[in-house]
Amino acid sequence: MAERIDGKQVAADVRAKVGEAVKTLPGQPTLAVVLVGEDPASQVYVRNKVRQTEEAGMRSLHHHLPVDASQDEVEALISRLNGDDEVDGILLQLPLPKGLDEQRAIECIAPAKDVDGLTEASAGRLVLGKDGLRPCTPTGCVILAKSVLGDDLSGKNVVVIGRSILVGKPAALLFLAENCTVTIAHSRTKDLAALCRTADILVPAVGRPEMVKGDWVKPGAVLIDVGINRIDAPEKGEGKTRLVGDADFGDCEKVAGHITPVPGGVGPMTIACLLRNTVIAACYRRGWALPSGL
Ligand SMILES: Nc1nc2c(c(=O)[nH]1)N[C@@H](CN(C=O)c1ccc(C(=O)N[C@@H](CCC(=O)O)C(=O)O)cc1)CN2
Repeated sequence: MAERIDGKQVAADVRAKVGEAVKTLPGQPTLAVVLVGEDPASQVYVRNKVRQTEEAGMRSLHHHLPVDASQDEVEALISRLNGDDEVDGILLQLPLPKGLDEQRAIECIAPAKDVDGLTEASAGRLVLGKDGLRPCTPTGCVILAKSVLGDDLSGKNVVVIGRSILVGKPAALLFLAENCTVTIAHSRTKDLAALCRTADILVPAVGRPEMVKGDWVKPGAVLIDVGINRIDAPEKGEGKTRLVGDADFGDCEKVAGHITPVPGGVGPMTIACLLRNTVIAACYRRGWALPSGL
């Protein structure tokens, strides 16, 4: 049976290191979180981001725009935060309400404050192998893999399933930067199961509940499941739901060496890595030395 990778614990360790790092800084980093609309899941994530930022000793500003906010209003708020010298990081919570252009809004974020690592400038720096702010969930995937394999991932075969801008593509580039041999699989990939069986580290990130089965997994592989899918759970009672990943946990844990659960795997790493990016952004921007051990 696979050993479970405790994402909650690894995330708590990252947050503790961030908290220690903050204490050594000459000033207090500030994260501005922008929420547009009333999406219930986004509201929970934003509340957690604000709370965990403050728990790590940083300042957080929460801006909430109504669901009918225009593109101009969203961009004007971001421009104001770009110009606010107190603000080190800007986080635009996704998804935006229908009708708003996410990529255009993200592009308004000053690259120096792009703690989500989603602007073209941040993506370009990642492709070029230059230092910079990296997307949070993919960074969390690498940290989780290292938590069980050690810091040296070189030579590992990694298969990332999914090519999204938020996770799939940056995850592939981050594992490549660790000298892994990376393949990105997607909806047109032929014989996906056979390809997945070549992976020492398998990273499904497609949003398809329990798609990856046990016989897709190489015995002993590390399975980092990015999917967070809510499905009906009639066994818990009428109208009840539960969260599952992109991997069929019960089936895959019989084959993998290590596996992340859902919930409690990759999810908590997203916010921990955001806090880490906020410290990094503050240090770059204000010319502070980057604390060691981050
Ligand atoms: N601007 C961004 N928007 C979104 C991102 C992001 O990285 N940047 N990622 C997701 C949402 N997200 C953070 O924003 C996020 C998702 C999930 C979790 C998490 O801890 N999940 C728990 C389960 C929670 C539950 O019960 O529903 C887990 O997996 O254990 C944290 C953050 C999309 N938007």
